[in-house]
Amino acid sequence: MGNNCCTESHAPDNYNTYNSNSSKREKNSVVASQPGMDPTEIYRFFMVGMGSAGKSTVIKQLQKLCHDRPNIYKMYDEEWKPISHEFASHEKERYRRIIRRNVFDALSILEYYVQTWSLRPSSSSDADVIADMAGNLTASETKLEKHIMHALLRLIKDPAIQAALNRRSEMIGTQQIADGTIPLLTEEKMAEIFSDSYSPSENDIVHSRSPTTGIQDYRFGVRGMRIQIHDIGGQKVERGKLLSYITNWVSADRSGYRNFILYVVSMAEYNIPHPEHKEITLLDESLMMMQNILELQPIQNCGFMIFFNKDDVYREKLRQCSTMPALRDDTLKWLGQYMKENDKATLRKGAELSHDAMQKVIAKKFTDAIKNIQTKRYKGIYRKYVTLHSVHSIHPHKLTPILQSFTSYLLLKFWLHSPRVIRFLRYH
Ligand SMILES: Nc1nc2c(ncn2[C@@H]2O[C@H](COP(=O)(O)OP(=O)(O)OP(=O)(O)O)[C@@H](O)[C@H]2O)c(=O)[nH]1
Ligand SMILES: [Mg+2]
Repeated sequence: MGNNCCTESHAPDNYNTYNSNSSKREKNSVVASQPGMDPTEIYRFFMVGMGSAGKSTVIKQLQKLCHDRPNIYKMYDEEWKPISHEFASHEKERYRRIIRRNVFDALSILEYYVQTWSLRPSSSSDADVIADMAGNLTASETKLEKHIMHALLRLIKDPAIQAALNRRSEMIGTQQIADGTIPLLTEEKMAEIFSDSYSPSENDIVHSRSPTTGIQDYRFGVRGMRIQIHDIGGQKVERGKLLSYITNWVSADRSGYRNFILYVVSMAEYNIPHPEHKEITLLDESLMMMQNILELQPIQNCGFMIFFNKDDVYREKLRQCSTMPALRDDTLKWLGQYMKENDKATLRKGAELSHDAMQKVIAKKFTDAIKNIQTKRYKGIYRKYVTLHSVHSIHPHKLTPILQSFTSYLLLKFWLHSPRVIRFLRYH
């Protein structure tokens, strides 16, 4: 493919665009190709899914691995020359603003639920201070006045805010806290984030949330394999561009490319009602989007992989079912038809569910939908449904049948050759 066939660098969050911004990043002094890297073969992924599914997080986790294990993971520019994994100071500065904004947004949402659910008897002056600040954050991004800092730290300890936080599985629509922001909402972490000297760690950057615009091109080397990932923005406004992105991406195919559509699904959305169509959930919408992609003629020669993401949030929701009857009813309502009778009985009793069985429930929902796809495929869909949890524990021998298809062979190679690639998919 031409290196920049479908790369757009106009994106506001083009801090992610290592290709187009590679000149801004400090180049690694080592420019030679990695030993063992086959210069003709590139594993190419078109990564797509609904907004907030966790696509860019996959990229950030890979970048973190490049930082933590530079002997195994490398980052490359558009000419496949190694580039530094370190974030330049202007990028750190940008992430600092994003992370602070994430925390402010989360506090505003929590305060909204405190009011909506009448969790606080009277209005809090700390909340008022924060509300004033939220609209004026730009001015205070670098330095926060002491009284605001104290108000922030008092607010996060406020029992009403904590009560709202504990009920986050009931939050819906635009009033939801980004999953990655939750670990930042502690007094200690917030004191760090809003201190003058705060410089985001790689971990903080992985957790930060900034929706992707357009299509971003990343290149990695993992144990000598070349991996190119195009990360596509999944917000509603972005999805209109999908067809043209996919068509361009496919038409840029050339000899030596191994092409995959990597479809990322957030399992956490299994019970979140669609904001416009209350009769379906966001997971249903994701499933429909996947079906639409699978019907597209241009991708019928690409391998198709599905990553079920946000397993930790899914697990936590299922755990909460034992104490939250409404969540229990929701789970039965949205997943009941895919659950075994004994699991439904377990859920109704409020007893603990087998997480493994519940992962299969989501996988079944998607398998059933795939069975209805009419368009003829020339490459397999990767049917060994992968949850970020279980992939790690798949025994190589269990994958033997997967060798039957070319796509699966590539997957097997991808995973067995570089098992740590799988580890990055776990969220921590
Ligand atoms: N708890 C948890 N949070 C996750 C996981 N994966 C991603 N997140 C968080 O979910 C939020 C959204 O993740 P992104 O990677 O920005 O989502 P995206 O799919 O790139 O979204 P768009 O760019 O809007 O298409 C961020 O706050 C992430 O930190 C996960 O497995 N578990
Ligand atoms: Mg993104």
